Amino acid sequence: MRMLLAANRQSMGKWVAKQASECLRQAIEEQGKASIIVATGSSQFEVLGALIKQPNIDWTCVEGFHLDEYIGLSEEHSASFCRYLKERFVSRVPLADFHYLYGNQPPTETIDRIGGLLRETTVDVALVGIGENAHLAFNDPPADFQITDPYITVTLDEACRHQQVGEGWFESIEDVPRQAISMSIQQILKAKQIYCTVPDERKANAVRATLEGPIDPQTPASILQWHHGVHFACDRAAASKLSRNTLDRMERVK
Ligand SMILES: O=P(O)(O)OC[C@H]1O[C@](O)(CO)[C@@H](O)[C@@H]1O
Repeated sequence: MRMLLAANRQSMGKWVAKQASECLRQAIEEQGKASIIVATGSSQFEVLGALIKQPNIDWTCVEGFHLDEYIGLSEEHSASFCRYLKERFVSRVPLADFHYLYGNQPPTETIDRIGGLLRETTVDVALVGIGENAHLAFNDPPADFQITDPYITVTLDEACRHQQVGEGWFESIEDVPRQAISMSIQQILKAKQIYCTVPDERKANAVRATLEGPIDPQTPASILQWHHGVHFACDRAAASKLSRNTLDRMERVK
């Protein structure tokens, strides 16, 4: 795993977007097409903002997959991940296709359909973030590292639901759905390159556990230590609880 320490959110977003676009370009050159998994949340604001401005990507050769979505939430809701992805990514670039997990459609049908497509796809790039509880997509602790289905339905833990209110996506805890569709850990790990972007002091404990702790289902993102194509980027605030030893091993992004 490559670890990066960025001066701020903007430089981190730009760095991730540049690297990810380079992977997409290379995949298109070698295979004639590329695929990308796209996450949502505040961690992806700067990444997607910079990605849609990257030059020389033939987006008509790129297929996108949705990482996770609340069950029962329609696209009209301001916290809908479908809505977020449409506004910030899919409507901004001429993709070959984007496979949404629609929250207001029957989850089993959605999982079977999009999961079926994913089984036949080699994913070039995955953009992910981590939660305050170190969740990866919506795989809250204790995460199941063994499930091989591309997508699963999960019950969100209370800490995770409260964090969504804290981040301002929902007005109250009653508004936060209890279930979600999440890409499985095994499926995320199948991506050739994984860019994990983690800004904010709220994530400092999760970052320390992820990078310095053991690989453990209680820290779902710790599984990223195992993957050679992971680029784990955080800003100074998110890195504020890391040891000197870890900080010394991180590459700097200005
Ligand atoms: O971007 P945030 O808000 O820090 O959330 C991190 C991760 O959590 C999820 O939003 C799920 O809550 C992922 O899609 C995202 O990558």
